Amino acid sequence: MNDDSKINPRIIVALDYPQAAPALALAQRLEPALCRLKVGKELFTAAGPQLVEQLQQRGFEIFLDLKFHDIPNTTAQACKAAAAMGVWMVNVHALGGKRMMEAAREALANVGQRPMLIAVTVLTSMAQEDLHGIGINASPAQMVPLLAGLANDSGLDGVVCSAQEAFVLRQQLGRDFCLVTPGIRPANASADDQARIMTPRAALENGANYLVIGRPITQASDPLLALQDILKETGDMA
Ligand SMILES: O=C(O)c1cc(=O)[nH]c(=O)n1[C@@H]1O[C@H](COP(=O)(O)O)[C@@H](O)[C@H]1O
Repeated sequence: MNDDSKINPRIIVALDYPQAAPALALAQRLEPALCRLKVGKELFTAAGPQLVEQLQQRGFEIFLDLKFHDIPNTTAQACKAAAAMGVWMVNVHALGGKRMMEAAREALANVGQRPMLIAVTVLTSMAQEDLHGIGINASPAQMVPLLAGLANDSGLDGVVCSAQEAFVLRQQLGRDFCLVTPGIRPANASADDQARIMTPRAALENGANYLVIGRPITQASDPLLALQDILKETGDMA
């Protein structure tokens, strides 16, 4: 493994479990030097801040993925509460608009240990027809740069997008803008409910900073081995 990946693991394992026990059991098999962990809506709703703390005590940095999308004040206070938990990254939904994203950023401005603040653009499970279904007559390739530009203008650190859009966003927003890409699937893996997918190596080649990976690791018969195989594919492990 190179030094960068030791300090800054690029894989974020999505702990999508219904309760704390299996999440802690998986964390036990993984290592903080190899990956970060994501706690999302299912696990956080079931297990709450206590679970986040338990994972942090095991040395893992946490992406709290609750995709806050509410009026500016509520979203800002929710981000503050997330920061108080000492998480590494937190997200809001860009569809909440510029005023909401600015309020979130301002709420974190004076926080001691400020988490990275990013915005979800178009969910990686959505294809063009899903956007049409909610009255948006644009493709993900058109919507994502628009929402990412709005997140950038609002002073956010980056966005969640599909790796399929990462190349364009990197050109548009420069090298310091953080691109976090779910919808990652090793070659031949099932897409499950994801629509806009890419392999780990292609995602990084396209300019992604961090890869969010759930089921290809969590549902593997040997999750550590599955993670190590991905780290070898990305060149983060010899
Ligand atoms: O914000 C996210 O993390 C997210 C955004 C998005 O557009 N798509 C997406 O899949 N995710 C999350 O990334 C994870 C992907 O999991 P797998 O499809 O199992 O790899 C899930 O926990 C999703 O909630």
